[in-house]
Amino acid sequence: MADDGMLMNFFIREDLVGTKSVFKGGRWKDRLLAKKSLQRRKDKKTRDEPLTGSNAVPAKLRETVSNDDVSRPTKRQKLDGAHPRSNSTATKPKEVVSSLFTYNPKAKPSAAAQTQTEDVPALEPSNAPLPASASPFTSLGLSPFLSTHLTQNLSLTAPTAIQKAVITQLLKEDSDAFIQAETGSGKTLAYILPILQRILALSKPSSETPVNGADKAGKLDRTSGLFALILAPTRELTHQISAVLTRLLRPLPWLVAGTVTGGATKNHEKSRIRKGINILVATPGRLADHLENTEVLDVSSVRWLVLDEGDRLMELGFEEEIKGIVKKLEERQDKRKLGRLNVVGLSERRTTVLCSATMKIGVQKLGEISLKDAVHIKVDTETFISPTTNQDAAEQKPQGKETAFLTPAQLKQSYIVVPPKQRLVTLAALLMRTFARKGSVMKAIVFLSCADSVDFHFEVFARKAVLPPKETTPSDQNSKSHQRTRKPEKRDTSPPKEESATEPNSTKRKLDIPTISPTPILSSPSNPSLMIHKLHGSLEQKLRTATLQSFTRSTDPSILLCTDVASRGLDLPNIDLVIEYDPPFSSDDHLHRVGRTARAGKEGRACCFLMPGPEEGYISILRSCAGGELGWVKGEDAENVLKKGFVNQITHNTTKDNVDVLTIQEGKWDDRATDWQLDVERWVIDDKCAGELARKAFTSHVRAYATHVVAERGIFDVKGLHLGHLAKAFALRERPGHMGRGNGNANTNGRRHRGERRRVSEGEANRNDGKAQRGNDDGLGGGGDEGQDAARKMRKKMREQAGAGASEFNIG
Ligand SMILES: Nc1ncnc2c1ncn2[C@@H]1O[C@H](COP(=O)(O)OP(=O)(O)OP(=O)(O)O)[C@@H](O)[C@H]1O
Repeated sequence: MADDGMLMNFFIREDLVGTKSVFKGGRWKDRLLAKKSLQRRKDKKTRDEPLTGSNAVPAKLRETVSNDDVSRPTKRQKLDGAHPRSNSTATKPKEVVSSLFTYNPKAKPSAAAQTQTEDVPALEPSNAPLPASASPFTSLGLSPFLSTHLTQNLSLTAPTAIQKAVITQLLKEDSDAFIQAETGSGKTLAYILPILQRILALSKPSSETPVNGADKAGKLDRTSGLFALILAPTRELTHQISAVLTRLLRPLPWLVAGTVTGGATKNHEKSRIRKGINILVATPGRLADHLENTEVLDVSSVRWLVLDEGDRLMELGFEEEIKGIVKKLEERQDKRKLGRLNVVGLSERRTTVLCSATMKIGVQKLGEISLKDAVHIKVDTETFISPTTNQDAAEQKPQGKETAFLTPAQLKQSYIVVPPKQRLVTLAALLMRTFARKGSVMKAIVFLSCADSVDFHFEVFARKAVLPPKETTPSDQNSKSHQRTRKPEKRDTSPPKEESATEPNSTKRKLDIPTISPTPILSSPSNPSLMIHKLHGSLEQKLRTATLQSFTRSTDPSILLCTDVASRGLDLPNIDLVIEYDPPFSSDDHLHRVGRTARAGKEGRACCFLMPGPEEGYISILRSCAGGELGWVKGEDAENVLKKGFVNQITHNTTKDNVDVLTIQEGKWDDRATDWQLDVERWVIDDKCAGELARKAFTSHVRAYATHVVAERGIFDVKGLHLGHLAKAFALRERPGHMGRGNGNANTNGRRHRGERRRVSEGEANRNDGKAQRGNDDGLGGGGDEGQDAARKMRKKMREQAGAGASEFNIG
């Protein structure tokens, strides 16, 4: 770690003045400086004996420090608890606080050169619906009933390119499918619609036809059997898929969809299964559990199995569960073949659909486990040609070249190179600037590396700042109200009641939930009701659900601070901006994070924070994820962001009569940024809980930093972190002691830590370590020679697909 020679938190205890002192530890320069300082104070004590004391020394200490080392830029002295510009006669120990604006590493000129300010228009959307006239839903083979429902009730005018391709294929043949498409392109409807249409085509045998109304004659009901299973990696995603199903099934009340997920009450799930479910959405761990222990769960009529977010399912170590599920489906379906089916039109073969953004080894393995005769369906976005001319793009594509999964073409991405000390103020400035005007931005997501960091930043932004006035007067200096930071408000920590769909989205209700708060510190007079939410995997499931619901339904401008638990698959409406405050752990994570905006043809912006040095190497990865030269990736000037963010410092206070008062203070932007930072630092010092939160966040963040994928560890090298500077981003004046940086062991420690983070975040039990069992055909579907042969061919094809980039594979 580089050392910039800064004297951080260095102070000399009053009781040492006049005694013989031995200085140990640190650098020789610092020891010498401390010795000299002590000597001068001894001399002064002798000279001004009557004046000496705690009141006299602090006023001179700043001079002493700055005169001692003339080459060092002037630092602002922190007189513990008081504003640095005040002449307060504090009696507490004195310390020199590292300035936000000195000794900062600079961004490379190459990164600065890429900073462009002109607002170049973004490209044509790559995930938008196709023109309605050219491709109505009916042209895909969907029934007039479903097409009308989509257009009239769900306001969907036409399918997206991937929907067109998938629906046509799945309605045409019973073959398995591997769907690969960019974020926000409508994959959920792409696989649900054909399944639904097929289920609607089924009927009861005439002898079983109910006589309760001619319109229902022959139609299935919830007791007719479970026909489709959809597996998703997270509980949030299962609930989201279930919500899509509920909307689709509204005019079809005789069909029922349900969910089983970790964290929910098993008995409750069992009783719903007993009543009958036709389409079940599940997390793999909980489904495997039910298959083992819930006798009423009959999967003999399951004819569609969907594995959504396949890459994530494998990353989370669900391989064993999925193998077990596939095996049980095979066994129970085979047994049932011998018996009598109570449904007419049910195919003998099960169709499996695998959705994944990437074609990684894990996905290949998942394909080997689950797919038999698969068609690879994807839409070419390589050349960023709008869907109307996608045909041209396909024709222009060089033969044999694999298309990478890219960010949506219309997404405007930026990066900002910020020195570690300025990270927190720059984030605050960016959010203040973003939400300065009401209506300009509705919702933003900020991604952080770990749950502890989310908790800390949530408290930072949820508190009310008590900043010192611009010009301190003697009365101000004596006024405690300017020197004491208010403690974070106590929130009710009791678990929230589940919100019903019809419940009004009142602010009062939001405040009952400890993960939601107003953020006065980021609000502005023109946008006073800004709300902040937090989400991570260590929260109770009820809280996660309630938070997400509140953020989704909020009509107030809102910010969501979260870990990667919210990066995959979640479809949160009106997200205008995604901020990757902590860079993603892999480029795949980046694609998914920024994919929360710019969905279904809508506009969106994303901004990635990087630190000067090796991290600037990530700019080229951002560019390649955006499609190289054609992508919209710009650099933002960090100083500009600070200037704009701190152009008007807002103070938010509550009077005795409980009236909120916003005051605009004028002054220099760098002073305001410094005041803002010092205010947070004072809070962290004064409030024990806040201090603990900050230290935990810092330590967890550094550990998480060591878990970037191997390929990117040269860019995100934990050994190169300047921990002293980084501490300031957590409002700490020095790095917490006794923390391993994990060098040498960092990667393994870090890996384990990340694994833990993931397990907790998904809350699923019985996860295996994901050991590969290549060449073992167990659970590959079918068993026997035929099954093994199909699996072998599947493997071969998928490897070819990953390597050479054929656009389609079929195994006969
Ligand atoms: N044909 C359509 N026309 C307009 N909007 C659509 C259409 N199909 C889906 N959408 C909307 O697009 C959004 C994204 O859909 P969905 O969540 O299925 O995308 P996805 O491809 O699964 O994204 P991700 O890869 O991030 O999981 C949803 O809000 C959905 O309602």
